[in-house]
Amino acid sequence: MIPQKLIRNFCIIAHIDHGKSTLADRFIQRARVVEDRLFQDQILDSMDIERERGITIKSQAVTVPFESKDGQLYHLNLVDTPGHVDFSYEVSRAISSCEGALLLIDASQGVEAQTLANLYMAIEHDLEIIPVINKIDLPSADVEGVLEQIEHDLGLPAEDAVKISAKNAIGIDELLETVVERIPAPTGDYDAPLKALIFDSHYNTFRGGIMHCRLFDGVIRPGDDIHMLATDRVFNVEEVGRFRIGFEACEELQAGQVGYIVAGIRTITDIRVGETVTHRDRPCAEALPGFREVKSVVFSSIFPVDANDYNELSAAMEKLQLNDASLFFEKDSSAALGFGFRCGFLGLLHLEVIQERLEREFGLSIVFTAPSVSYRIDLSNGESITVTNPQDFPAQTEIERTYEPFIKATLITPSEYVGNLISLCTEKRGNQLDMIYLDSKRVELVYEMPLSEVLYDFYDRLKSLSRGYASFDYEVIDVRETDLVRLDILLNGQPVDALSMLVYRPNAAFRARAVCKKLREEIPRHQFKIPIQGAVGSTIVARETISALRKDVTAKCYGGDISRKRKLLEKQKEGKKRMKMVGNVELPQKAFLSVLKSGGDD
Ligand SMILES: Nc1nc2c(ncn2[C@@H]2O[C@H](COP(=O)(O)OP(=O)(O)OP(=O)(O)O)[C@@H](O)[C@H]2O)c(=O)[nH]1
Repeated sequence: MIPQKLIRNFCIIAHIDHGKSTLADRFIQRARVVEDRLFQDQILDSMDIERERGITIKSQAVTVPFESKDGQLYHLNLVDTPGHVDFSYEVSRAISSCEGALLLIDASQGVEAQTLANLYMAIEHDLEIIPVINKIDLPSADVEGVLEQIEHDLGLPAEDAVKISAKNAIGIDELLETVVERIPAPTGDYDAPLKALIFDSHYNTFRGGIMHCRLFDGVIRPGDDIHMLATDRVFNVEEVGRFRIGFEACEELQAGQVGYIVAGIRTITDIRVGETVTHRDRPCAEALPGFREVKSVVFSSIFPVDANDYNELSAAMEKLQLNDASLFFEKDSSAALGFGFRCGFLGLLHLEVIQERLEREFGLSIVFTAPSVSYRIDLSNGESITVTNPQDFPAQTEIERTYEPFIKATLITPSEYVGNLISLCTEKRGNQLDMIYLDSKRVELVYEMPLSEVLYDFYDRLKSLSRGYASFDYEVIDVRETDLVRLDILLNGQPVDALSMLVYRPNAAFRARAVCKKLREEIPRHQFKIPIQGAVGSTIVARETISALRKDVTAKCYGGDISRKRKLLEKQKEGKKRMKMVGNVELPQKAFLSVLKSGGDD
């Protein structure tokens, strides 16, 4: 039994790229829980995409032992959290399982938009916050400046800040001592009825759904019958354990600890993140507060390129959902693309991540339709409906008013890029609420603007217009009246429902031109001429044409080398696997993606 005074539960929060995963690596190395020769960077980022993109998508928990100066052996449960705004929901869940947080700030970048957003979240949950200045080894590090920002922008005492270099392992021991000293030990009651919070889950092919829990009260052991309060289901516990690198079974989990529970849960939907677990025979009096419901902000449909893959796609979606409670989906069908799923995402990065995971982890070839936000539409018959799919958009004659979601966007930028960013926000129909000089070099801009405008290319352009220095965070605030139309795309005179999108009327022709141009670039030439048209109702607002071509890949192979010819034909067939036949036109998967990214700026 580990006394609670020797346990510390904390998370690492920060703006994207400020070094959370690197710091978690140092903690793990310092604790020697992994042999040096087996160690690899970003050890907690287990998904390939996380490693390649260098971003954390899912929070990961791990326990590291630490022997403090006082001679005691502490058990530090640390959770590495994602930094990108799309995944702030993961951060809020991680925070609920901890007593403290390390707020990491890059010494050369200073306080950024998500530093503030994450700080507010930690304060809301009453966490003890330790400000940590990272990357002090960089020549461009401005430790004094960041100390000032900690006082001035964050309202935290600068003398509390710990200065480290996660990369070069400077200040790591001092930081761990600070964690032990400053972060309160958990104070659960061992003898009280079991009360555990599910803060995450994952799926294992052999063991089923596995819950990641924080125990607030009581003790749980294999063999116990547990009751899930929200879903009202009972399961028998097969195994409990702690997070090491991987999983380590143990005899029991006690109040104050973080660990996993395996209970033969086969149906994915039986595990609900935010749910309270208690004992069947001795239940706790009330459920833990849980989490706010995740709200999808971006919607898009997914279709398999090959209609025969529908069942595989369906199974893959269910598995992904268990690892990613924020993914929403339901069945959908399209005249052009057949059966698929309508999905809700937290943002565009989330959408891209799901797409990549379906392709890599499940080997599926899929297409996504243009993303959309959720619109409210008042109909002339007095009804009010919510539309997230362009196909459900009513006829103009039935529409009384349309509304779209607005966000409050906070941008922090070095002052020399303010002009660029103001033009960008204005172009995106933004309305400036505030402009604050944080110090002589940095400006905070606050805008309200339609969510649909930040969906396409806002983030990329923000980064390129500020040479990567500006940061951005947003929250959805309300819905406002707008003027919405459905833009249809016609290939060879046939509307392709999967390419339709809902757009702000004054931008319709502009968007249509951008999309038609992109499609012309992406669709290969066929043996016939293909007109590409953009239409609003019966009015054609844009047009491009792909001229005819007879494509014979074997033409180059004069002479009689049949095996070479066959190889080329095979190659052509491979390429076709990533094509979707729409009517008599072959649409490459890339074409759907390019539509998705054509914000209309070029
Ligand atoms: N020079 C220097 N570079 C560092 C230090 N810590 C992290 N980095 C680098 O900063 C980059 C981002 O580090 P990560 O640990 O991936 O950042 P993160 O905050 O986990 O990023 P997300 O998970 O995507 O939010 C990597 O290239 C690291 O090598 C440091 O102390 N000094």
